[in-house]
Amino acid sequence: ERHSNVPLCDNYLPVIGHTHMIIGGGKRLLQTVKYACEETNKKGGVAILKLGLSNYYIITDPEDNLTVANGTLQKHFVYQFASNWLGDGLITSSGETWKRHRKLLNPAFSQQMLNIYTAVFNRKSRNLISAIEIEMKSGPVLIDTVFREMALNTLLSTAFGIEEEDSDFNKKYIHAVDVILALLTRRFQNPLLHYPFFYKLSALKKKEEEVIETILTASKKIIKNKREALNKERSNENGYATERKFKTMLDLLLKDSDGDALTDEEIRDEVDTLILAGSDTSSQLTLVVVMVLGSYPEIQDKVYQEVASVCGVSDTDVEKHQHPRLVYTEAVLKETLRLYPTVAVVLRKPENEIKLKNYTIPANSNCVLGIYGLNRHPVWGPDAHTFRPERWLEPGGVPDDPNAFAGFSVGKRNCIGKTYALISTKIILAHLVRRYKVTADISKIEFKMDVIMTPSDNCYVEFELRNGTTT
Ligand code: HEM
Repeated sequence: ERHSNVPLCDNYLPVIGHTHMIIGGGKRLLQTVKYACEETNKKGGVAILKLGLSNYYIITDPEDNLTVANGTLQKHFVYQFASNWLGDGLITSSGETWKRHRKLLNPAFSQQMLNIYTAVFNRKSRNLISAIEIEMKSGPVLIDTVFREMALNTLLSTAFGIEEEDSDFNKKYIHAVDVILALLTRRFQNPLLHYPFFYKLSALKKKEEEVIETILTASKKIIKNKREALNKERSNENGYATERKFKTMLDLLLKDSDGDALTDEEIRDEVDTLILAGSDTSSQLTLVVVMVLGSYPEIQDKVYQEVASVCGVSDTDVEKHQHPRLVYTEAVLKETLRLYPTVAVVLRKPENEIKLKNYTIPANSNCVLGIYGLNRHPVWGPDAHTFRPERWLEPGGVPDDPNAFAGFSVGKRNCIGKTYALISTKIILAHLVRRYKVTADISKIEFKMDVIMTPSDNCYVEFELRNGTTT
């Protein structure tokens, strides 16, 4: 039902609305998201996309977007499609559960912890270089696999203290996550499958059960090992638990669970959530930014010049006092995330009506925080669609409203791992550009949306040693 005068996106058909536009694969869905966001920008920042019998309110106006983000912490029902996998983890949960878990995990992202993780980021970046060194012997490198394994290893180390790198496990896990993200997206694209009754009868459900089994077995193993290690540590200390300096995210969760606050199931939900939220998103950003550097040699050169002057040209660690000075590199990362947002939309379901600048959104509506459109909203100026990292460093180069950039979402439920992601990616880039010149062509790459926005084509990059010799 339309309760307001919010404009409809064009290309609306009688009865089915825009449903025809979301049917198909992940490429089709992303095209529709882009279309809906661009339409919304044209129509002033709020518009309706009609899917099945439901109105989806797309919000790309920065101020209204923040109002919705903070006015409704309740996630949309589509997040429940992932409940067999992520349960009540931080991404999918709402209400008191979300509040409690967020509070519990916050200390894992403090400045002190990020400083500790810096050593891991450096170590894993060196491992990445070794992996590339092997791959580049046979020509351009398919970076998707190496970057994803690296991000998973980094997350496993910082979040769970797991140091051994088990490539078979990684590949299996990464594949399972790909399959399930695609399944969730296909379910969203078929309004009939939104109903559990029809979904249970579908082939998607069967496939979902198979892959979830793989994922849950892995996360249970991670928790079991960590518990055993903690118990061992305690018995070594004659039963007195001492505060260790290096606490992983899992330590924080397990510590709380000893006070009976978190059940085993809740811990497992967070483990799976952190792996998804922390490694897949970070690896996509690294992948796209390396494709960008390979496509714009002058930008790559500026990144190299900055890294060389701040960190030196030799293969030393990027120190905690150095990465904050990589301001141009950070501008390149933000500009990449602005134009290629890993998370292109976020969905919410407000329990109460929400008053925007010009409209009122009814209670229980479907709200879409249109990150893709917001990041290209007219407040970004006439060159909103142009890749220009310099804008981040120029006075008045970016909109005054900090919420006009939503690469990590906005408001109270924004990304908890935002600074983690920026620091780790800056450190990877510093190691990469000191060693290699990269060549790629991002204009040839098409993207898709299987929950997260990722290249749908293989991403090949040519790596050439900076001293002129190719190994
Ligand atoms: C480039 C990398 C990243 C991007 C683009 C990104 C983006 C986002 C976005 C857009 C959201 C909001 C999702 C929603 O409301 O549905 C989010 C939430 C979240 N992110 Fe990230 N993220 C990144 C890296 C990370 C990392 C490294 C971690 C952890 C190690 C992390 C953990 C989380 C968690 C737990 C949430 C849920 C927060 C909540 O609802 O309270 N993210 N992220």
